Amino acid sequence: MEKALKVVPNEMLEVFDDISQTMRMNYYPPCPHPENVIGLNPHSDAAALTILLQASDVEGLQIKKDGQWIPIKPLNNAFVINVEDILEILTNGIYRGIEHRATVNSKKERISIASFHKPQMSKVIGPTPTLVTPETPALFKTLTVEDYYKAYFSRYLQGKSCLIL
Ligand SMILES: O=C(O)CCC(=O)C(=O)O
Ligand SMILES: [Fe+2]
Repeated sequence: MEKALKVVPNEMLEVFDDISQTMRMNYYPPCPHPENVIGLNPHSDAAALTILLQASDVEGLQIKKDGQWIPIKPLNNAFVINVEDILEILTNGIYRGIEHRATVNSKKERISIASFHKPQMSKVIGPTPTLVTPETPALFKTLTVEDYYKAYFSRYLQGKSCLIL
């Protein structure tokens, strides 16, 4: 990614020394009226990259593209890799964190396992200096991962969550 964006070597990579990984398992029970409920509200993850396993052969994950919700069909033995908000912040908006949500099924339960990859709490994240120019000013705040998390978890899970300036 640094090469593709012509960023000074290690400027972004340095943030990922000693990367941390957390995991969430999601269980969505069947619901007789799936049109009236949502399994997981629209959001983008507080991570750099999310690796997601759709563990059941049941559709549920959807991503927002051009204002439309697009279903992501589960594939056997395949992970979904999502660029998320910390990469959006570091690349000053060039790589976009994907907004996604999960729906429920009327008959079948669904399980997914998400693993979130992110820098350590003490690291400072913000638009990487090479990508901030007079033509492309910083779009996001620079702050510690800890403060970023405090802001993320102090708001209702609804839509994109990047910290715009
Ligand atoms: O269940 C899914 O496919 C999505 C899970 C998810 O977005 C999350 O755990 O952050
Ligand atoms: Fe998510």
